Amino acid sequence: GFLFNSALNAQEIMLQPRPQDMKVIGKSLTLPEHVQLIGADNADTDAVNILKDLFAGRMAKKGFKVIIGEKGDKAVKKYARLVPQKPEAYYLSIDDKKLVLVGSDERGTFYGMQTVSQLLKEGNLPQINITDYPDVRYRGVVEGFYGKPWSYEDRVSQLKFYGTNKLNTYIYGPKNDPFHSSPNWRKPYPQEEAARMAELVKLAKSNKVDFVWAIHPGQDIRWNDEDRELLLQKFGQMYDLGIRSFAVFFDDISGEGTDPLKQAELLNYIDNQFVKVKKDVTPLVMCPTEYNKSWANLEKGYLRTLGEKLNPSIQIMWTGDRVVADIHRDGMDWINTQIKRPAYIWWNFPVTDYVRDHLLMGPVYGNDTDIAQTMSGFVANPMEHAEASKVAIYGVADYTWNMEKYDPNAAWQGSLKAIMPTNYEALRVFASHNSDLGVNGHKYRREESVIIKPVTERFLTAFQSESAYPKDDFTTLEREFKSIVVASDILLRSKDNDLLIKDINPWIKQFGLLGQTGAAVMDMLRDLETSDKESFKLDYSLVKELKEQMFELDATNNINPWQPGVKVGSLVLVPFVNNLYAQATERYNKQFGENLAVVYDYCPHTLLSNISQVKSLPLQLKEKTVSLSPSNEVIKADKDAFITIQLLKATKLRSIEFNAGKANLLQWGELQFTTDGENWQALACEQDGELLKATMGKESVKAVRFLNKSGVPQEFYLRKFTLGL
Ligand SMILES: CNC(=O)C[C@@H]1[C@H](O)[C@H](O)[C@@H](CO)N1CCCc1ccc(F)cc1
Repeated sequence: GFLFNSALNAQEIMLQPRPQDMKVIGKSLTLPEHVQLIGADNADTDAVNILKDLFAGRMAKKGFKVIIGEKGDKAVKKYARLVPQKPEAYYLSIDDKKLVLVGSDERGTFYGMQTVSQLLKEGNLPQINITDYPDVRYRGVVEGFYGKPWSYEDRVSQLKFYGTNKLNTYIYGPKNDPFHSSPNWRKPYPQEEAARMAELVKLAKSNKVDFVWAIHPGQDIRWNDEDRELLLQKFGQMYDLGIRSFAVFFDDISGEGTDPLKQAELLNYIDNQFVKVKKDVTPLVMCPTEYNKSWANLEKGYLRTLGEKLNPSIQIMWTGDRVVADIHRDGMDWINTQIKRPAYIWWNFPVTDYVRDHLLMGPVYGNDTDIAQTMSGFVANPMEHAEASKVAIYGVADYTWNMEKYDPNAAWQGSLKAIMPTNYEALRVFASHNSDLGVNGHKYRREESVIIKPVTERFLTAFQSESAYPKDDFTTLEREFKSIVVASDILLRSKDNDLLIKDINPWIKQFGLLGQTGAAVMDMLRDLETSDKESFKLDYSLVKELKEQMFELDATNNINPWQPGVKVGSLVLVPFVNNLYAQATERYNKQFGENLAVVYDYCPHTLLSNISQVKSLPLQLKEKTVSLSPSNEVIKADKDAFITIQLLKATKLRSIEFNAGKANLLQWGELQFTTDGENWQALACEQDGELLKATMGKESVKAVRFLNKSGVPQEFYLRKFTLGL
């Protein structure tokens, strides 16, 4: 696990990405008064612009020499042999006489200037020699998720972020853009959108980012000349907007479009008739239909066909062993053999279009660090929350530039500072507890609340076993909850990054409520210690109220048909607070002979019953069901005894199930429902064994009850009482 919260101060944070080779060669220099630029008129313009900003007001005819240029430029001839013979490499040397920066190409010089910007701290420059280059050729982001595409201003901020962090690739492929996917991939963008795209392409260029425009034709493409020409026309239109990098995605499609031979023919045609003809277009990228190992059908030979037929320069994307998976050496060896080229990784992290109620702001970890040579590219598929995705994107930038030296925690800390320079500590508290996905179909999980997790487990075990819990654990927990409240308040008012705070506002509010809830539960424990009944009841009510507020916030924000709502701290803190709340209430009831309802998860629905053994049982609210937690004691039900589940509001139900452990149940009892809370009607049921299943009507149901209508006492077990919402 990582020391997420270990406080690293500014000095310890090394350069990020970490250079391949760096040697400090003397004491730091204060920024020289006068700087003499040499080679600036031939050097890369974007790099020179950064240089002029950094040394603004210090330009002079004579002074500290700044020698800048690319290999082959006269001004840097003397140093050219020191630059690695690799794309995007640079040599940087700073001593008390001069600063020398030589790029193996324009990007190298530009990246060298990004490093100079990082080295310049409080007006000081270190005396240093750096030789540097990226491990992975294509590095960056694929905006390839389902859901609301990023906004124009999101993308502007992203492209600048990529320039600063030496990422050189942005693939535009939002699944829900109708002009990217079927059926309008054949149509040009409307004028306004086209103009926006052209501006982004310009901004990408000045940040040394390839803006790769992807097309997703597979769902309805016909393998004929017309569609082929329409696709080339669309690429031509995008070329006229300034696009010089292209991709064709065949993922998540069915039908004719999945034919690998047809796909390969089309891609080779595009490659030969468009990419190779235009001369200034980068190698074509494609995403296969079988884009992960778990979907590979070797008999059909889909991947082998692509590997054999596709022009060697065409890049083939790959998500790993599964749709959502970390990337390992053996998996790379396997796919590269299949496709006869190094795979171009599409990493499905931190994308959350299958866990939309969660934010993934923890460190980037889990990918092997000895596989740089096995891949041609590595791009991350992000969340629809662009700014929040920068945490992971920053990690990917470090990982792909210098893989062997990648440090997940250092990158994570660096990302928080980059995103919120002033309030990064508050962001760190928030991010450390918002990193896991929760239960999900891809079974992909992340660590969360790493530092406090062992404390919560140790504390709860101690509390349950009636032994005195360690005092310092109590303090640690209390402080953590308080720091969560403080962090939430600071973030809500922070001016560091308006886009971020606006976008994740509901999660920040929910986080603050969680902190308050946890603090109030700790107060309940203190009230038990001091036998302060009155305070306990107050704190108990406060927790109940806060849980209702959290439920309400979850129920009214981020509504969507897939995973609605706003979840925070779902792996460790929420379960801990719920369990401790229930345990403390039980302890209180025993200690004072009271019977406060023992509540685990807050549930807005109500249990009503005139059976004393039943009335204080908790209702469990899960994703789509409300159920009475089973009790295995024998229930004694007098005549007219009832158990009712009353919903917050009348709802159409998917199912109603009731099991009382008795096969002859319907001889004395009846399942009924009401739409208005007053008039009850019997439910038609079918019984298999002891389980009663009601056949559902069309009405919206306000409540369902089980009633002993035999007129005499009955005994039964409460095995199951569940409503499907
Ligand atoms: C490389 N391409 C992809 O990863 C395609 C898609 C989108 O990019 C999405 O963002 C990502 C993760 O949710 N993939 C999910 C795939 C879902 C899916 C799951 C089961 C299916 F049967 C079909 C699709």
